[in-house]
Amino acid sequence: MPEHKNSSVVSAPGKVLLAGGYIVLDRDYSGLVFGLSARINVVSHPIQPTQGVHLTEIVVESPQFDDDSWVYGYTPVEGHGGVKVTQLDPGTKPFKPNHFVETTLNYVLSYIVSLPAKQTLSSIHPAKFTILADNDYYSTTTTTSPSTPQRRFRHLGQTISKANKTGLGSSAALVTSLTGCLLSHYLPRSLFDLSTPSGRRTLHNLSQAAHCAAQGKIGSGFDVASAVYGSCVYRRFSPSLLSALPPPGTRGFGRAVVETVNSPDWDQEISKEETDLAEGLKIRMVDVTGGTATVSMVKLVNAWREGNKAEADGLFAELEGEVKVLAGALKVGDEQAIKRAMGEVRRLMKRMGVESGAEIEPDSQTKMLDELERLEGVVGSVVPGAGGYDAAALVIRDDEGTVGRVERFLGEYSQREGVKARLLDVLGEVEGARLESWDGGRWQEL
Ligand SMILES: Nc1ncnc2c1ncn2[C@@H]1O[C@H](COP(=O)(O)OP(=O)(O)O)[C@@H](O)[C@H]1O
Ligand SMILES: C[C@@](O)(CCOP(=O)(O)OP(=O)(O)O)CC(=O)O
Repeated sequence: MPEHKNSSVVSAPGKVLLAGGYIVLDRDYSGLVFGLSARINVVSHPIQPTQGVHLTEIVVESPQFDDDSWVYGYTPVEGHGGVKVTQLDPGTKPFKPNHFVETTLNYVLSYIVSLPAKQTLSSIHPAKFTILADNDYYSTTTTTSPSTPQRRFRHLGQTISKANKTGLGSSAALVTSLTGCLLSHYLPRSLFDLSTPSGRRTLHNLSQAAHCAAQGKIGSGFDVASAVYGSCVYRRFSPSLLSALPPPGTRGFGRAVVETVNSPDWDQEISKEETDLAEGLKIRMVDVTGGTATVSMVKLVNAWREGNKAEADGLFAELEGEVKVLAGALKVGDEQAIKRAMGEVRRLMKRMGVESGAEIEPDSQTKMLDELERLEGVVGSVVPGAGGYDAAALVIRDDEGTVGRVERFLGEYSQREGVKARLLDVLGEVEGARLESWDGGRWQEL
């Protein structure tokens, strides 16, 4: 991958919602989210005519996967419609869409060409965007011998749809880093600068709009918020902000994207001052495979809440209280307070699950977390996000002894219980999306 003067590299972190699952869907309550050291990086390169590529093409590639590149043509849409991309058949490989990439291109290119600052279609030139995801986003089935050095961005040997995700929020990190890279690549610094509050606000609002459209639903947006801002106590934006957008490719779409993204009505609250992780502690993730996947847990919780308003609101309020307490305790490193708050989060999430019928902290997870919490150096544990069977988040002391004890326990537990539970390398992290520099070939390994 040759270095190019006009290249930009933007990265965004994965996420872990330590406390506040379900309640964070309601603007009355907030959740505590940390970024993760596993990042998705997007590198841009202008395409040189000598490469023989057609002049209105944008190529997005994800070289860690098979069938990993998507080629788009782009055309202007009349009536302030912005730009519509169309995937072109590469001819040589199976034709596979990537809905998240395509939707992001439609939103971001339309935003760029519809800005009032006289940007026109001519500001969009052919370019290639390379996606590089840190290894912890996916579990691998192939084993490498200990003597083989692990590549920074491992090749997965399969298509994206077949890859086993570890639940770190790949789509939010992808949409955010691709949005940041497209904006940095095509706009002058005077119109987009990721290092400024207004640049981050544009990145946040535009990424939320594109991610919701690609997902086909408006979630709480905590994953995109942490991809942009890193760790924070998050109160969601009002979903009505995104309800009036026409679909890409129609008249008025480009103008509506600019009006929506630049609107002063965005009301999310991102409180970064409340969150940090004290020296001596680490947030670590456990990936559990072999359990059953649970669907529609949000529907079950909503139905329970509707039928049991007073009880549910009491539980939601208690949980939000613990969100604040936990944030404060992690910041100052008060182990006793962290232990107590995480214990309360577990108790309340378990109760929400039992009452609603959603398997938020299933009994198998209760067993694993109880045993983990008995290990020396494990301060607390929770089922992160929506909960379920597939993950756990730990706050542990930052020493090799503790990591060794947790790894040995997970190995023994996996054999005993017939599951595959392993400690991921990823660490909780405070920083959000950032512009990376070309530092000595870091991006040239693939
Ligand atoms: N490394 C990547 N390269 C290209 N597309 C990706 C990558 N990671 C994620 N995506 C996109 O995000 C989708 C996964 O989204 P989703 O199922 O919501 O997972 P998650 O829970 O990890 O966000 C993929 O189907 C693909 O469209
Ligand atoms: C239920 C939720 O509040 C939290 C879900 O958190 P997860 O971290 O479990 O999310 P996914 O990785 O997207 O499945 C839904 C929301 O806030 O959107």
